[in-house]
Amino acid sequence: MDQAGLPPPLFFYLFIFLKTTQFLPRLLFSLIFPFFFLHSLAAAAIPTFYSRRRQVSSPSLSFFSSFPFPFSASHRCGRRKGISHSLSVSSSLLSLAASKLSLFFSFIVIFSGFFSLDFCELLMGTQSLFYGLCSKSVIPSPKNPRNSLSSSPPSHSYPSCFIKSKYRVSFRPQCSPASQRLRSLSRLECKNSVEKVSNVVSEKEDSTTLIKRKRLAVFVSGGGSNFRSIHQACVEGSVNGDVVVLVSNKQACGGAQYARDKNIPVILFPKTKDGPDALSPDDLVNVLRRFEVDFILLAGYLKLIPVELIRAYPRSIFNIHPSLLPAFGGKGYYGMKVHKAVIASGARYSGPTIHFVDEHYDTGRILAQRVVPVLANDTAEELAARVLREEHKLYVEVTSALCEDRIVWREDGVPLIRSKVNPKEYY
Ligand SMILES: Nc1nc2c(c(=O)[nH]1)N[C@@H](CN(C=O)c1ccc(C(=O)N[C@@H](CCC(=O)O)C(=O)O)cc1)CN2
Ligand SMILES: NCC(=O)N[C@@H]1O[C@H](COP(=O)([O-])[O-])[C@@H](O)[C@H]1O
Repeated sequence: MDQAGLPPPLFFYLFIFLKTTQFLPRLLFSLIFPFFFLHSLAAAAIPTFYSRRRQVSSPSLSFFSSFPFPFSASHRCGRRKGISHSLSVSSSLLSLAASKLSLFFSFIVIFSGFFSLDFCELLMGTQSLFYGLCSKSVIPSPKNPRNSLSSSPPSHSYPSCFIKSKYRVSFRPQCSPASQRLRSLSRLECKNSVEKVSNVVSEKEDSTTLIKRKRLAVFVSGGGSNFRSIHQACVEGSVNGDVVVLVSNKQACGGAQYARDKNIPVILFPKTKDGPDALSPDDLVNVLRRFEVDFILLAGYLKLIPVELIRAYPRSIFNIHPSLLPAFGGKGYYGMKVHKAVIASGARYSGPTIHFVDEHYDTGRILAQRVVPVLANDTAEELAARVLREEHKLYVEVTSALCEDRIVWREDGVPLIRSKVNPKEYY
């Protein structure tokens, strides 16, 4: 005990420790602590009183300044006035701060004792209040680990942007604006708060339903069996798209007739002398824009696509050709002409090619191919039928990938399809 007959502040802080660690029964603590509370009140008030009246240290001030400030002992020497005076002034200021602090703690403890609040909860509450006033972000509460900052959105739920493979691949998404927006939104959300990201993450986990359903225009000139296969796949749901308009250069062809039966609008293109009401290239672009077409699929269309349309729909026009391009393609190679040329060449294999359309016949980037055998005694019609069966399957598979944003570009400009079954695989 010091001359003021009071326990040193260490005892006081030990009490605080015991209280906050809950080793002391709340009731006992509430009985003993008012004593400390009054003492701290006195310790805080007396120095102010004395310092105004006599500029001397009061008993409680010496109590606070006797510990833990050893250098305040110098005030007893009385010989080195100058140094000891400044030291005792600084130690009395410090002890004054200590007494205010103990007053604050004792108030907190009393308050928590009477309102049976946990001291830690009180501090936590103060902390949350403090944080809440200072920032918008959600404070992860230990009681609700779901919001813990460690959770991060799963990367696999998005079209992978860069594919690690022996090729260096970059991703230039055919993503619909919606899924791109979603991706950028999620990056934005990560900066603001965990909770919002978790909401977006749950939406992204089901991202296939969130990918915008694509709107398709199909171009035909003949029977339209590839068009029918694609339309049926859209109706059955295996393709995330709809055929919203059919374009043909032959008003009465099989494909145009099927479209009318399915209430799909039919547009004539290009203008010809016996088809004056057909559209011009610019009119065709405007009409397809009005239908909000995303992709154009040529399926047995026998006219050259104008450059106006190619520029209006970059990397969005596809064609199916009945040979393994670049073999047996270009001007003059269409329909049975192709299969006759293949058989005449002695080629052992043939098959359909799906490629991007550029300004010339059959020179665009190859996207997909399937191989079928050419049998020794095949007729052109037998080979055509074998190839056509593969065409129907391949065009539906490629259109499905297209409508699910699964077309990516290798850095050397070769387009690839990301597997639906294993997103880490490309073909
Ligand atoms: N800009 C493009 N337009 C078209 C392409 C293309 O790759 N780029 N592909 C064709 C489809 N096709 C092969 O897949 C093709 C069709 C027609 C011809 C052709 O020689 N046509 C004749 C005329 C035929 C007729 O009018 O009956 C010709 O132009 O002399 C070659 C290849 C669709 N358009
Ligand atoms: N060069 C273009 C060309 O020859 N296209 C071919 O026309 C046929 C149309 O059949 P479909 O009308 O029954 O789909 C398909 O075999 C297609 O590959």
